[in-house]
Amino acid sequence: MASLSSSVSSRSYSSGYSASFSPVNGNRHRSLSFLSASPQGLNFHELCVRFQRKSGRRSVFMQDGAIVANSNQTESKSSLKGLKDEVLSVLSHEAAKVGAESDGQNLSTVSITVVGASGDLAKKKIFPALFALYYEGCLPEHFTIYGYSRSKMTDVELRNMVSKTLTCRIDKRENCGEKMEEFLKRCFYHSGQYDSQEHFTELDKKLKEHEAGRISNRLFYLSIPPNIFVDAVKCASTSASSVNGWTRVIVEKPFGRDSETSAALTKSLKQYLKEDQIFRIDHYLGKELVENLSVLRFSNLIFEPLWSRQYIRNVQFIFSEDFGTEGRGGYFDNYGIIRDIMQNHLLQILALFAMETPVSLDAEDIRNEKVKVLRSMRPIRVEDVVIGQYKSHTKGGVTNPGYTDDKTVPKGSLTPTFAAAALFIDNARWDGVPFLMKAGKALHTKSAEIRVQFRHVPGNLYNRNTGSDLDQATNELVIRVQPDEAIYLKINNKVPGLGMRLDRSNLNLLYSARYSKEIPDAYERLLLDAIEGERRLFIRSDELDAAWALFTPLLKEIEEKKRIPEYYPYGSRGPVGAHYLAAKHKVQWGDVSIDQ
Ligand SMILES: NC(=O)C1=CN([C@@H]2O[C@H](COP(=O)(O)OP(=O)(O)OC[C@H]3O[C@@H](n4cnc5c(N)ncnc54)[C@H](OP(=O)(O)O)[C@@H]3O)[C@@H](O)[C@H]2O)C=CC1
Ligand SMILES: O=C1O[C@H](COP(=O)(O)O)[C@@H](O)[C@H](O)[C@H]1O
Repeated sequence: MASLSSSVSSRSYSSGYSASFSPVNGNRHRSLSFLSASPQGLNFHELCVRFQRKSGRRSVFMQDGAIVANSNQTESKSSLKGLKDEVLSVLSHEAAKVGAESDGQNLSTVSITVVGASGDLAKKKIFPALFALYYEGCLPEHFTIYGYSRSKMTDVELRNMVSKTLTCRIDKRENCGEKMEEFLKRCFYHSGQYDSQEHFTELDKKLKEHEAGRISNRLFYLSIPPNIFVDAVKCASTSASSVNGWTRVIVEKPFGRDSETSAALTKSLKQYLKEDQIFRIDHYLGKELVENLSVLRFSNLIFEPLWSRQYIRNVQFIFSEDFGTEGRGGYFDNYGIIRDIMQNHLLQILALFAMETPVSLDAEDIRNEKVKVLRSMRPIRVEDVVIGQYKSHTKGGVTNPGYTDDKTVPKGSLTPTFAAAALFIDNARWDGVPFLMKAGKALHTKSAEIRVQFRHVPGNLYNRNTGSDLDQATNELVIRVQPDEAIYLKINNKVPGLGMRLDRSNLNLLYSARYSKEIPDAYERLLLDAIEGERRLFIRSDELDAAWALFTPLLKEIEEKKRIPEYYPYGSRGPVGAHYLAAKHKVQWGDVSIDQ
């Protein structure tokens, strides 16, 4: 092994850069790094992503401006050499392709139209994500961004509006102001109705001017209320589609209210678009720790063997927000927390968590496995669900309004702002394991996490030393999606000293301590994927059907029977019923234990 540290090899690629390859981590040689790469205009990030996708190895990544490969086969010199050769060969091939494509790129362009540009989501998430991609050099050389909505605005007014929400990365502020100026110059606005062919034809004309005869690729982001999705898709596809490149449409949730309306929406969209043009977004799939779930499971030997009913007692998916529906009450009242969070975000995470190993990292292979999980789920029993609604609460002289105090919410509304549910997957791996979900607004904290509680140690020699509550002494793996992203494992440990006392401590991977890079927002990843045609993190129509098939009967029953929610004070931990539900399934919520 030691000799490898001196064996630095170098290779010139046909597309014109050279890369050095050497071990960088001292004697353990766990990492190999391309140290002196000179990219000559090639985008290293893109090369890396291509390598990961092609080889299925997520162990090759960017670090400190270099491409780094973490080898998990460090035992022998030959395996390191094998890894080196693989990386060099694939990168060489990909670099040549990128070179060829970048020649072609001069002939092609991407036009991104944000439909509903005057709205909350566009301002808060979409434009900032597009800027971050621009800053990172991830957008193609030729691109144009158009805002489209009914509000009257000039290009300059759109730029002023957008500029207020653009931010620089904490770790990358260099030239940020200049980059913002450059970015804003690429943003334009067109005012139009969502159901007007004429107005979309005008947009098409403007897009063509910017495209200047290049091959045009067009991405429409529908950031509008769902009742106008189909009108907008119809007009965009018939009057503003690309004639010589691709046309893709990102659709925001909600995708219907139940199985019937969702199927009707899919049918209507498919009148104008093929399935592979539809990118149904669930922004939780773009969150860093959700992406990491598969890495954690499938690239660590220590987890996958434990990932079943044999060792896992229960799994919890917990979402909480410390604010109410203020400002979005009109939308929310028509949906409620089950549709807003559980049927999509939490269920998607559950599917990723519970799926079998996919054949590859290809989008269809992953989505095939997710859909199998969803179709194996047991119908949810209404008695396995608790619903709640927040009421006004005064603390320290500050009064927070109740849900129905919002003027946009109908008086006497029974819409749940909180729900907890016990779900089961009737397959060989998960038979009998409760998957608990809990989601609520106006709670005491804002967080999203996955908690995996393992079984008790059989015949535990240390039972006497761990206290009477066995649940408190079992291992728990926590994946904190937000805030303060972290993965930690609660283990039992001997308290140092002459006695024999155990406590529970955390093996803790806190992202902010381990990685200096700012974590990209979910919308950045998803927008980049849509531009690149990568569908892995978007919802396929059969996944959507299966998700609705699971929740529709429950929602119908709750709504038809006008079930009264359990009221909880704004800023509290939610209804006590959630604890009874968990107890019924012999579970304690992990987020309420003393050593969370
Ligand atoms: N905001 C958020 O945090 C999230 C939003 N979403 C989804 O994203 C989409 C956009 O959300 P958001 O930006 O909050 O929505 P908004 O309510 O802000 O609507 C976006 C734009 O659509 C136009 N619009 C609004 N209501 C109507 C109407 N009744 N008829 C025609 N046009 C209308 C308005 O533009 P103009 O009047 O200028 O035409 C508005 O600026 C929705 O589908 C939402 O469910 C999903 C997750 C989170
Ligand atoms: O989709 C939605 O998500 C947000 C929460 O997203 P986050 O990324 O801030 O955690 C939620 O507030 C909203 O009600 C819902 O529609």
